[in-house]
Amino acid sequence: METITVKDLSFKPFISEEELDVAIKKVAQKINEDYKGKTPIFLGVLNGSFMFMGDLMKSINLDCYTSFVKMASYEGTESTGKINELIGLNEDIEGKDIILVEDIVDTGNTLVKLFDILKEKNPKSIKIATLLYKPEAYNKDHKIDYVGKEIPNAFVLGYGLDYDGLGRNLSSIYVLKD
Ligand SMILES: O=P(O)(O)OC[C@H]1O[C@H](OP(=O)(O)OP(=O)(O)O)[C@H](O)[C@@H]1O
Ligand code: HPA
Repeated sequence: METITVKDLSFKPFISEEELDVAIKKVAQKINEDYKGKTPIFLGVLNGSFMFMGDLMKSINLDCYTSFVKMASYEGTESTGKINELIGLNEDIEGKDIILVEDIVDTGNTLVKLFDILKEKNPKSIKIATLLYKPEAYNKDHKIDYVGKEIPNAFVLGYGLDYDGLGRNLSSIYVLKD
C-alpha cells in the first residue's frame, strides 16, 4: 500500500483491511455474548459509521433492529448558542436496549451530546460501540463499552472517516503523514 494524497494532504497506510476485520469480529463476538436473548437496536451514527456498521452487522447473530441517526449542529440565537439536533430517529426507543455505533470516538463531544439526547427518550440501556478510540484526546468520563482499536492522537482517514468529505470510500485506514 502506498502513500495517498487526498485534497492537499498526504496519508500513509495505518490499519489494513485484515486488521479491521479481526477487530470488528471481536467486537461483534462480545456484543453477541452480552446481548444473548435480547433484541437490541443498533443505531449507527452517520455519516462516518456506515462501513463499520455494515461489516459489524454481518457478524451479529442476535435478533436485532438496525437503524441510523445523524447529529445536526447549527447556530441558534445568541442566547441558545449552538443547537444539537438528532435527526432520523423514527423508532420509539423507550424501554429498549440501544447500541450506538460510531466510527471514531475522539474528544467524546459527539458521544456525550448523543447520549444526553437519547437518554431523555428513556431507553432501558445505552451502550457505545466504536471502531476507533483515541484515549489521549478523549476528555469525558463516559464509559466506552466496545472498542475495535485504540489509536494515538493523530488524524485518520478511510473506512467511513473523511477529510473534508473525501476518503470515506477507502477500504482501510490511513493516517496523516508528518
Ligand atoms: O469524539 P468527537 O471529537 O466528537 O469526534 C467523533 C465524531 O466526529 C466524526 O463525525 P463528524 O461530526 O465529523 O461527522 P461525519 O460522521 O459525518 O464525518 C465521527 O464520525 C464521530 O461522530
Ligand atoms: O481522526 C479523525 N479523522 C476523521 N474524522 C474524525 N472525526 C474525529 N476524529 C477524526
